[in-house]
Amino acid sequence: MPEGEPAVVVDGLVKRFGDTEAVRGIGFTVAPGEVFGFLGPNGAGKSTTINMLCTLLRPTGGVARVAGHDVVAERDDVRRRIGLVFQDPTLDGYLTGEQNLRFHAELYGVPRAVAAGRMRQVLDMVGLWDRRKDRVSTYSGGMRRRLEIARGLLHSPRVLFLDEPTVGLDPQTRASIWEYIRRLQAAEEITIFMTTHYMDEAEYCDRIAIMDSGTIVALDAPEALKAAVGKDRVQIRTPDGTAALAALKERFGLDAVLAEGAVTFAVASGEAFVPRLFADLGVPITAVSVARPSLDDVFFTYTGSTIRDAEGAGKGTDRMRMAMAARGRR
Ligand SMILES: Nc1ncnc2c1ncn2[C@@H]1O[C@H](COP(=O)(O)OP(=O)(O)OP(=O)(O)O)[C@@H](O)[C@H]1O
Repeated sequence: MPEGEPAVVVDGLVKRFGDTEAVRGIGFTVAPGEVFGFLGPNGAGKSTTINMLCTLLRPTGGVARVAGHDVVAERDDVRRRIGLVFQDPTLDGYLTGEQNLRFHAELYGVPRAVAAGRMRQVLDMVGLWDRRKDRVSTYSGGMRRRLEIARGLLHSPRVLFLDEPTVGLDPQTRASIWEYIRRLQAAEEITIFMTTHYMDEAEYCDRIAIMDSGTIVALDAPEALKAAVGKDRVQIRTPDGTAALAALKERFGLDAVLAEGAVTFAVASGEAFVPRLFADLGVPITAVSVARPSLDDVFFTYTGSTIRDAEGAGKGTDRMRMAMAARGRR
Protein backbone atom coordinates (compact mmCIF):
# COMPACT_ATOMS: atom_id res chain seq x y z
CA MET A 1 0.00 0.00 0.00
CA PRO A 2 1.59 3.30 -1.01
CA GLU A 3 2.61 5.51 1.91
CA GLY A 4 -0.22 7.71 3.16
CA GLU A 5 -2.91 6.03 1.05
CA PRO A 6 -6.06 5.02 2.96
CA ALA A 7 -6.64 1.28 3.41
CA VAL A 8 -10.05 1.54 1.77
CA VAL A 9 -11.46 4.33 -0.41
CA VAL A 10 -15.02 4.08 -1.68
CA ASP A 11 -16.73 6.67 -3.85
CA GLY A 12 -20.22 6.54 -5.34
CA LEU A 13 -20.31 2.75 -5.07
CA VAL A 14 -23.45 1.16 -6.48
CA LYS A 15 -24.66 -2.43 -6.81
CA ARG A 16 -27.88 -3.40 -8.52
CA PHE A 17 -29.40 -6.85 -8.76
CA GLY A 18 -32.10 -6.46 -11.42
CA ASP A 19 -34.53 -3.94 -9.96
CA THR A 20 -33.03 -4.12 -6.47
CA GLU A 21 -30.51 -1.42 -5.71
CA ALA A 22 -28.67 -3.14 -2.86
CA VAL A 23 -25.99 -0.41 -2.52
CA ARG A 24 -26.94 3.10 -3.52
CA GLY A 25 -23.89 5.23 -4.17
CA ILE A 26 -22.02 5.04 -0.88
CA GLY A 27 -18.69 6.71 -0.08
CA PHE A 28 -16.18 6.54 2.80
CA THR A 29 -12.50 6.01 3.56
CA VAL A 30 -10.83 3.76 6.12
CA ALA A 31 -7.43 4.67 7.54
CA PRO A 32 -4.60 2.12 7.82
CA GLY A 33 -4.77 0.29 11.15
CA GLU A 34 -8.38 1.22 11.81
CA VAL A 35 -11.05 -1.22 13.01
CA PHE A 36 -13.98 -0.15 10.87
CA GLY A 37 -17.43 -1.63 11.37
CA PHE A 38 -20.45 -1.83 9.13
CA LEU A 39 -23.58 -2.03 11.22
CA GLY A 40 -27.06 -2.65 9.92
CA PRO A 41 -29.97 -5.05 9.78
CA ASN A 42 -30.20 -8.03 7.43
CA GLY A 43 -30.66 -6.83 3.90
CA ALA A 44 -29.09 -3.38 4.48
CA GLY A 45 -26.37 -4.04 1.90
CA LYS A 46 -23.42 -4.81 4.17
CA SER A 47 -22.47 -8.13 2.62
CA THR A 48 -22.92 -6.75 -0.87
CA THR A 49 -20.52 -3.93 -0.02
CA ILE A 50 -17.93 -6.18 1.57
CA ASN A 51 -18.16 -8.58 -1.37
CA MET A 52 -17.44 -5.75 -3.79
CA LEU A 53 -14.45 -4.65 -1.70
CA CYS A 54 -13.16 -8.24 -1.66
CA THR A 55 -13.54 -8.45 -5.47
CA LEU A 56 -16.15 -11.22 -5.20
CA LEU A 57 -18.85 -9.01 -6.72
CA ARG A 58 -18.42 -6.50 -9.51
CA PRO A 59 -19.79 -3.03 -8.73
CA THR A 60 -22.52 -1.64 -11.00
CA GLY A 61 -21.05 1.84 -10.57
CA GLY A 62 -18.59 3.94 -8.61
CA VAL A 63 -15.05 3.29 -7.48
CA ALA A 64 -13.46 1.27 -4.70
CA ARG A 65 -9.75 0.97 -3.88
CA VAL A 66 -8.47 -1.47 -1.30
CA ALA A 67 -4.84 -1.51 -0.08
CA GLY A 68 -3.97 0.96 -2.82
CA HIS A 69 -5.54 -0.94 -5.73
CA ASP A 70 -8.75 -0.71 -7.73
CA VAL A 71 -11.13 -3.60 -7.03
CA VAL A 72 -12.08 -3.97 -10.69
CA ALA A 73 -9.00 -2.98 -12.70
CA GLU A 74 -6.46 -4.49 -10.26
CA ARG A 75 -8.42 -7.38 -8.87
CA ASP A 76 -5.49 -9.73 -8.32
CA ASP A 77 -3.43 -7.04 -6.57
CA VAL A 78 -6.34 -6.50 -4.19
CA ARG A 79 -6.80 -10.23 -3.60
CA ARG A 80 -3.17 -10.74 -2.65
CA ARG A 81 -3.39 -8.00 -0.03
CA ILE A 82 -6.61 -8.97 1.73
CA GLY A 83 -7.72 -11.72 4.09
CA LEU A 84 -11.29 -12.97 4.30
CA VAL A 85 -13.25 -14.46 7.18
CA PHE A 86 -16.86 -15.09 6.28
CA GLN A 87 -19.90 -16.38 8.08
CA ASP A 88 -20.06 -19.69 6.28
CA PRO A 89 -17.40 -22.06 7.46
CA THR A 90 -15.04 -23.02 4.66
CA LEU A 91 -12.62 -25.21 6.61
CA ASP A 92 -12.16 -28.86 5.77
CA GLY A 93 -13.31 -30.81 8.82
CA TYR A 94 -11.45 -33.99 7.92
CA LEU A 95 -8.13 -32.16 7.75
CA THR A 96 -6.17 -31.03 10.80
CA GLY A 97 -5.89 -27.34 11.65
CA GLU A 98 -2.33 -27.36 10.39
CA GLN A 99 -3.26 -29.02 7.09
CA ASN A 100 -5.99 -26.45 6.51
CA LEU A 101 -3.47 -23.66 6.93
CA ARG A 102 -0.85 -25.34 4.77
CA PHE A 103 -3.35 -25.75 1.95
CA HIS A 104 -4.21 -22.07 2.17
CA ALA A 105 -0.53 -21.06 2.21
CA GLU A 106 0.01 -22.97 -1.02
CA LEU A 107 -3.08 -21.42 -2.57
CA TYR A 108 -1.69 -17.98 -1.82
CA GLY A 109 1.85 -18.84 -2.87
CA VAL A 110 3.35 -18.16 0.56
CA PRO A 111 6.97 -19.38 0.16
CA ARG A 112 7.62 -22.65 2.08
CA ALA A 113 10.50 -21.12 4.01
CA VAL A 114 8.20 -18.40 5.32
CA ALA A 115 5.05 -20.50 5.74
CA ALA A 116 6.18 -22.65 8.70
CA GLY A 117 7.16 -19.72 10.88
CA ARG A 118 4.11 -17.76 9.90
CA MET A 119 1.85 -20.71 10.68
CA ARG A 120 3.25 -20.94 14.20
CA GLN A 121 2.79 -17.20 14.65
CA VAL A 122 -0.87 -17.11 13.61
CA LEU A 123 -1.78 -20.34 15.46
CA ASP A 124 -0.18 -18.96 18.61
CA MET A 125 -2.08 -15.74 18.19
CA VAL A 126 -5.45 -17.50 18.18
CA GLY A 127 -4.41 -20.03 20.86
CA LEU A 128 -4.57 -23.11 18.64
CA TRP A 129 -0.93 -24.16 18.35
CA ASP A 130 -1.45 -27.09 20.74
CA ARG A 131 -4.45 -28.32 18.76
CA ARG A 132 -2.86 -28.02 15.32
CA LYS A 133 -2.56 -31.80 14.84
CA ASP A 134 -6.24 -32.43 15.60
CA ARG A 135 -8.89 -32.73 12.94
CA VAL A 136 -11.02 -29.61 12.60
CA SER A 137 -14.15 -31.76 13.01
CA THR A 138 -13.16 -32.12 16.69
CA TYR A 139 -12.97 -28.32 17.21
CA SER A 140 -15.68 -26.24 18.90
CA GLY A 141 -17.48 -23.50 16.95
CA GLY A 142 -15.30 -20.82 18.54
CA MET A 143 -12.09 -22.73 17.76
CA ARG A 144 -13.12 -23.09 14.13
CA ARG A 145 -13.78 -19.38 13.84
CA ARG A 146 -10.39 -18.69 15.40
CA LEU A 147 -8.76 -21.03 12.91
CA GLU A 148 -10.52 -19.18 10.10
CA ILE A 149 -9.12 -15.92 11.43
CA ALA A 150 -5.63 -17.46 11.60
CA ARG A 151 -6.04 -18.66 8.03
CA GLY A 152 -7.21 -15.23 6.88
CA LEU A 153 -3.98 -13.80 8.33
CA LEU A 154 -1.56 -16.38 7.03
CA HIS A 155 -0.46 -14.51 3.92
CA SER A 156 0.03 -11.26 5.92
CA PRO A 157 -2.84 -9.27 4.40
CA ARG A 158 -2.96 -5.49 4.76
CA VAL A 159 -6.74 -5.49 5.17
CA LEU A 160 -8.69 -8.23 6.90
CA PHE A 161 -12.39 -8.47 6.01
CA LEU A 162 -14.63 -10.13 8.56
CA ASP A 163 -18.27 -10.65 7.63
CA GLU A 164 -20.15 -11.19 10.89
CA PRO A 165 -17.15 -12.91 12.48
CA THR A 166 -18.97 -13.95 15.64
CA VAL A 167 -22.46 -14.72 14.39
CA GLY A 168 -23.95 -17.79 16.05
CA LEU A 169 -21.30 -17.95 18.80
CA ASP A 170 -22.04 -17.72 22.51
CA PRO A 171 -21.25 -14.40 24.26
CA GLN A 172 -18.12 -15.74 25.95
CA THR A 173 -16.64 -17.02 22.71
CA ARG A 174 -17.60 -13.78 20.98
CA ALA A 175 -15.72 -11.83 23.63
CA SER A 176 -12.64 -14.01 23.22
CA ILE A 177 -12.73 -13.66 19.42
CA TRP A 178 -12.77 -9.91 19.93
CA GLU A 179 -9.81 -10.12 22.22
CA TYR A 180 -7.92 -11.89 19.43
CA ILE A 181 -9.01 -9.36 16.86
CA ARG A 182 -7.78 -6.50 19.00
CA ARG A 183 -4.53 -8.27 19.78
CA LEU A 184 -3.80 -8.99 16.16
CA GLN A 185 -4.57 -5.43 15.18
CA ALA A 186 -1.88 -4.30 17.59
CA ALA A 187 0.58 -7.01 16.53
CA GLU A 188 0.14 -6.84 12.77
CA GLU A 189 -0.90 -3.23 12.24
CA ILE A 190 -3.53 -4.36 9.81
CA THR A 191 -6.77 -2.67 8.92
CA ILE A 192 -9.90 -4.52 9.95
CA PHE A 193 -13.13 -4.08 8.06
CA MET A 194 -16.05 -5.92 9.53
CA THR A 195 -19.80 -6.20 9.37
CA THR A 196 -22.02 -6.98 12.31
CA HIS A 197 -25.55 -6.62 13.46
CA TYR A 198 -24.61 -6.93 17.11
CA MET A 199 -24.71 -3.50 18.69
CA ASP A 200 -22.34 -4.47 21.49
CA GLU A 201 -19.74 -5.53 18.95
CA ALA A 202 -19.92 -2.28 17.08
CA GLU A 203 -18.68 -0.67 20.29
CA TYR A 204 -15.28 -2.30 19.76
CA CYS A 205 -14.78 -0.53 16.45
CA ASP A 206 -12.82 2.71 16.07
CA ARG A 207 -15.53 3.97 13.73
CA ILE A 208 -18.78 2.56 12.51
CA ALA A 209 -20.93 3.19 9.49
CA ILE A 210 -24.62 2.55 10.00
CA MET A 211 -26.12 1.18 6.83
CA ASP A 212 -29.81 1.08 6.04
CA SER A 213 -31.51 0.22 2.75
CA GLY A 214 -28.33 0.52 0.73
CA THR A 215 -27.11 3.86 2.09
CA ILE A 216 -24.83 4.97 4.92
CA VAL A 217 -26.99 6.95 7.30
CA ALA A 218 -24.31 7.76 9.89
CA LEU A 219 -20.56 7.34 10.20
CA ASP A 220 -18.42 8.20 13.22
CA ALA A 221 -16.77 6.84 16.36
CA PRO A 222 -19.30 4.99 18.55
CA GLU A 223 -18.99 7.57 21.33
CA ALA A 224 -19.51 10.48 18.94
CA LEU A 225 -22.58 8.82 17.45
CA LYS A 226 -24.05 8.31 20.88
CA ALA A 227 -23.29 11.86 21.96
CA ALA A 228 -24.99 13.20 18.83
CA VAL A 229 -28.24 11.43 19.73
CA GLY A 230 -28.46 13.42 22.97
CA LYS A 231 -31.70 11.76 23.96
CA ASP A 232 -32.61 9.15 26.52
CA ARG A 233 -34.45 5.99 25.64
CA VAL A 234 -37.66 5.43 27.54
CA GLN A 235 -39.34 2.07 27.51
CA ILE A 236 -42.78 1.41 28.95
CA ARG A 237 -44.85 -1.70 29.41
CA THR A 238 -48.57 -1.42 29.12
CA PRO A 239 -51.52 -3.78 28.54
CA ASP A 240 -52.40 -1.82 25.39
CA GLY A 241 -49.30 -1.01 23.34
CA THR A 242 -51.21 0.20 20.30
CA ALA A 243 -53.19 2.71 22.37
CA ALA A 244 -49.93 3.87 24.01
CA LEU A 245 -48.34 4.47 20.59
CA ALA A 246 -51.30 6.59 19.52
CA ALA A 247 -51.39 8.51 22.82
CA LEU A 248 -47.65 9.26 22.69
CA LYS A 249 -48.06 10.69 19.22
CA GLU A 250 -51.21 12.63 20.00
CA ARG A 251 -50.34 14.04 23.42
CA PHE A 252 -46.58 14.46 23.20
CA GLY A 253 -45.85 14.39 19.47
CA LEU A 254 -43.52 11.41 20.01
CA ASP A 255 -42.84 8.60 17.54
CA ALA A 256 -42.54 5.30 19.35
CA VAL A 257 -42.12 1.67 18.34
CA LEU A 258 -43.81 -1.40 19.74
CA ALA A 259 -41.55 -4.45 19.93
CA GLU A 260 -41.65 -7.56 22.11
CA GLY A 261 -44.45 -6.13 24.22
CA ALA A 262 -42.62 -2.90 25.06
CA VAL A 263 -43.13 0.62 23.75
CA THR A 264 -39.88 2.50 23.16
CA PHE A 265 -39.20 6.13 22.31
CA ALA A 266 -36.46 8.73 22.63
CA VAL A 267 -36.84 11.94 24.56
CA ALA A 268 -34.53 14.58 26.03
CA SER A 269 -34.21 14.36 29.86
CA GLY A 270 -36.05 11.05 30.15
CA GLU A 271 -36.22 11.03 33.95
CA ALA A 272 -37.92 14.41 34.08
CA PHE A 273 -40.38 13.26 31.44
CA VAL A 274 -41.61 10.18 33.34
CA PRO A 275 -43.97 12.04 35.76
CA ARG A 276 -45.66 13.76 32.81
CA LEU A 277 -46.01 10.43 31.12
CA PHE A 278 -47.87 8.92 34.08
CA ALA A 279 -50.03 12.02 34.46
CA ASP A 280 -51.01 12.59 30.84
CA LEU A 281 -50.67 9.40 28.76
CA GLY A 282 -54.17 8.20 29.55
CA VAL A 283 -53.13 4.55 29.06
CA PRO A 284 -52.16 2.33 32.03
CA ILE A 285 -48.39 1.84 32.49
CA THR A 286 -47.15 -1.28 34.31
CA ALA A 287 -43.40 -0.61 34.13
CA VAL A 288 -41.05 2.10 32.92
CA SER A 289 -37.29 2.32 32.36
CA VAL A 290 -35.02 5.15 31.26
CA ALA A 291 -31.59 4.54 29.68
CA ARG A 292 -28.81 6.74 28.35
CA PRO A 293 -28.25 6.58 24.58
CA SER A 294 -26.80 3.33 23.27
CA LEU A 295 -25.86 2.35 19.75
CA ASP A 296 -29.36 0.91 19.49
CA ASP A 297 -30.65 4.43 19.99
CA VAL A 298 -28.25 5.75 17.40
CA PHE A 299 -29.62 3.19 15.01
CA PHE A 300 -33.19 4.07 15.94
CA THR A 301 -32.51 7.79 15.49
CA TYR A 302 -31.07 7.38 12.01
CA THR A 303 -33.32 4.67 10.65
CA GLY A 304 -36.58 5.12 12.56
CA SER A 305 -36.68 1.47 13.56
CA THR A 306 -35.01 -0.83 16.05
CA ILE A 307 -32.41 -3.13 14.56
CA ARG A 308 -34.54 -6.20 15.35
CA ASP A 309 -37.59 -4.76 13.65
CA ALA A 310 -35.53 -3.79 10.66
CA GLU A 311 -34.22 -7.35 10.44
CA GLY A 312 -37.67 -8.64 9.74
CA ALA A 313 -37.70 -6.48 6.63
CA GLY A 314 -34.51 -8.04 5.19
CA LYS A 315 -34.99 -10.63 2.52
CA GLY A 316 -33.04 -12.63 0.06
CA THR A 317 -29.84 -12.81 2.05
CA ASP A 318 -30.00 -16.58 2.38
CA ARG A 319 -30.20 -16.78 -1.36
CA MET A 320 -27.14 -14.56 -1.53
CA ARG A 321 -25.23 -16.78 0.87
CA MET A 322 -26.13 -19.90 -1.06
CA ALA A 323 -24.98 -18.25 -4.27
CA MET A 324 -21.70 -17.20 -2.65
CA ALA A 325 -21.13 -20.64 -1.18
CA ALA A 326 -21.80 -22.27 -4.55
CA ARG A 327 -19.39 -19.94 -6.30
CA GLY A 328 -16.66 -20.48 -3.71
CA ARG A 329 -15.22 -17.70 -1.68
CA ARG A 330 -11.80 -17.43 -3.19
N1 LIG B 1 -27.35 -12.17 -5.55
C1 LIG B 1 -28.40 -11.39 -5.27
N2 LIG B 1 -29.45 -11.35 -6.11
C2 LIG B 1 -30.51 -10.55 -5.86
N3 LIG B 1 -30.63 -9.75 -4.79
C3 LIG B 1 -29.62 -9.75 -3.91
C4 LIG B 1 -28.46 -10.56 -4.11
N4 LIG B 1 -27.63 -10.34 -3.08
C5 LIG B 1 -28.23 -9.44 -2.26
N5 LIG B 1 -29.43 -9.08 -2.76
C6 LIG B 1 -30.34 -8.09 -2.18
O1 LIG B 1 -29.58 -6.93 -1.86
C7 LIG B 1 -30.01 -6.39 -0.61
C8 LIG B 1 -28.82 -6.27 0.34
O2 LIG B 1 -28.39 -7.58 0.75
P1 LIG B 1 -27.09 -7.83 1.63
O3 LIG B 1 -26.90 -9.31 1.74
O4 LIG B 1 -25.97 -7.04 1.10
O5 LIG B 1 -27.51 -7.25 3.04
P2 LIG B 1 -26.75 -7.37 4.42
O6 LIG B 1 -26.84 -6.05 5.05
O7 LIG B 1 -25.41 -7.92 4.23
O8 LIG B 1 -27.59 -8.42 5.22
P3 LIG B 1 -27.06 -9.66 6.11
O9 LIG B 1 -26.84 -9.09 7.46
O10 LIG B 1 -28.21 -10.59 6.07
O11 LIG B 1 -25.84 -10.24 5.49
C9 LIG B 1 -31.13 -7.28 -0.11
O12 LIG B 1 -32.35 -6.69 -0.49
C10 LIG B 1 -30.92 -8.56 -0.86
O13 LIG B 1 -32.16 -9.21 -1.06
